[in-house]
Amino acid sequence: MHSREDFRYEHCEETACWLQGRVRTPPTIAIICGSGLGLLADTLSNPQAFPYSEIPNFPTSTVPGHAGELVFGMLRGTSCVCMKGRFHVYEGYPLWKVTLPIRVFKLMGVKVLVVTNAAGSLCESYKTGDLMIIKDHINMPGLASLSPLTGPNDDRFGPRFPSLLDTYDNNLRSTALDIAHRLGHSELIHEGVYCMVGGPNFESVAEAKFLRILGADAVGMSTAPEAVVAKHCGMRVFGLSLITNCVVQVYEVEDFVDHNTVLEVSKWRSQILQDLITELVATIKHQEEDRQDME
Ligand SMILES: O=P(O)(O)O[C@H]1O[C@H](CO)[C@@H](O)[C@H]1O
Ligand SMILES: Nc1nc2[nH]cnc2c(=O)[nH]1
Repeated sequence: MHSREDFRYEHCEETACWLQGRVRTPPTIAIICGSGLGLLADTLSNPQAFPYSEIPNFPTSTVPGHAGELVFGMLRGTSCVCMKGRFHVYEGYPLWKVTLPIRVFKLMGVKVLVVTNAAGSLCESYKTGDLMIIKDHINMPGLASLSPLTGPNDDRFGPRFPSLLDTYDNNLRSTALDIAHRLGHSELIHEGVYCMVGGPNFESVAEAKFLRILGADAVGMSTAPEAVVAKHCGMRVFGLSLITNCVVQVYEVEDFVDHNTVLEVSKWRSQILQDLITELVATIKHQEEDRQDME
């Protein structure tokens, strides 16, 4: 089990202060770009990019398709930060480090986390290239006590025993669904359950069948820890999976997936994902303004 001995609130504070001293406009929305989905960050106007290797306490990206840059900028009039590349447990990072950026964003004033990922479909009706709005998750490592919240709790972030009900904000999900229909993507949009596994291997046939029986619609190696940490510290979360492959659930099939296929499909569908997120960000801006007026 990973220890959180090295983790302290002060590390996040130090990183947030370092960034705050350099960033022109503090972000209100953070976007995590999944495998091959970094092009989203290139749509920010007036960008300021920081390689992860320059940011104090940040891990570095080791996976192809994860550039390893934090990009700040404006998207439809909203100040955003994009993680062009995320961290995964299979890279060897402890979960508190995988999720450290989320807490840094919280300290910088971020209210909403948008997580994207590439995932394999377990659901018969999903096709390669479809999109799945995440309505809930199964955090396999979390169920086995590998949670980013394992270890001493710091109440400045959130409670010891957080509820995960409505982690994937109901309002954001229905807004995104409306946007997808409006943009003409009714055929490829779904809502479903994302299952996080540790990876880095893809699923065996028996594992795939098992995950399907558990109620998972798509499977990947990320996202759940990020969503848990965001919910713990009071952020609203929106999650979107790009279905890059259909997970094989029968024997004697040659149709295996590899990371290059995942990246190719991500590139192919990147524009649709960008359009949806951009429209969503514009709507969130109005929602957050209304919330502030009510406070
Ligand atoms: O979840 P993201 O980072 O999009 O990446 C997905 O794609 C990789 C496998 O091809 C794994 O890292 C899996 O989690
Ligand atoms: N675990 C897992 N992660 C993925 N990421 C993209 N496709 C897949 C998949 O089929 N399985």
